[in-house]
Amino acid sequence: MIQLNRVNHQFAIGKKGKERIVPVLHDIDLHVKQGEIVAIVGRSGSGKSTLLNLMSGYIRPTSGEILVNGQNVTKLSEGDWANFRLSHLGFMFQSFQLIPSMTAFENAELPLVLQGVGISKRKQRVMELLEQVGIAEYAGHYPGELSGGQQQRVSVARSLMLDPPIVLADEPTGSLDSDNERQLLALIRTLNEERGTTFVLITHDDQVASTAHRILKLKDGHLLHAYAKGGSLAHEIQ
Ligand SMILES: Nc1ncnc2c1ncn2[C@@H]1O[C@H](COP(=O)(O)OP(=O)(O)OP(=O)(O)O)[C@@H](O)[C@H]1O
Repeated sequence: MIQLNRVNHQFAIGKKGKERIVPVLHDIDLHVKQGEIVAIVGRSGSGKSTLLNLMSGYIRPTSGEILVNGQNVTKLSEGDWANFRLSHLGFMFQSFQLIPSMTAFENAELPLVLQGVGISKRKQRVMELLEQVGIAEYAGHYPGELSGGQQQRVSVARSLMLDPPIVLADEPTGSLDSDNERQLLALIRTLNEERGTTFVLITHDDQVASTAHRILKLKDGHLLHAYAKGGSLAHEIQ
């Protein structure tokens, strides 16, 4: 479903002509199968977000290729990538990326508007998902009137709106209290079991990692090893 073949990535930082090259990911080979929940763990700065950004097409690898659903996305133009993303990928980000001038309902509704879905279907689907993430009563609130955890749930609802076959998540429970974290992890498991949704989750949280079928560890930009659910995460992460 997602395949990375010998992917390398480096950033060039500093002024033009005086750039410093910072290698971040080294020869990453990875195959995420359809219906898998994969957690990516590793220290701060090890390259987790960069790896997720590559899978999402927000950045392109310096070398290597990335296939999503059989499509070599490294070769897509910006516009084609945007369309591909809309129909294949859902995102849960650390920052919620909500539009401040739109209500929770309108923010969550956006992907449906972009897809040209009619108003009555939109209303039904948005309320269904806002219910599922436990935030329906705040539908009319603006992001500035919501707590961090509530904003995160709106962003989760938005990411699931088009029922994407793959969800990429960067610290999806980062702003949630333990009750809401449990609720979101249960939703992830349900979507995975009932719809076969594939998840790639970046996390520092043992609870989130234990939801995964497979845990991958990044160390200094190298994918060290994968270990199956049940492996002692606390022991493995130094
Ligand atoms: N746009 C960028 N330009 C230059 N360097 C970057 C850029 N984005 C990330 N880096 C560098 O790449 C390295 C990996 O960053 P990345 O955000 O992928 O790490 P991470 O494992 O997700 O960290 P964290 O757990 O703190 O979010 C870091 O050294 C970071 O400074």
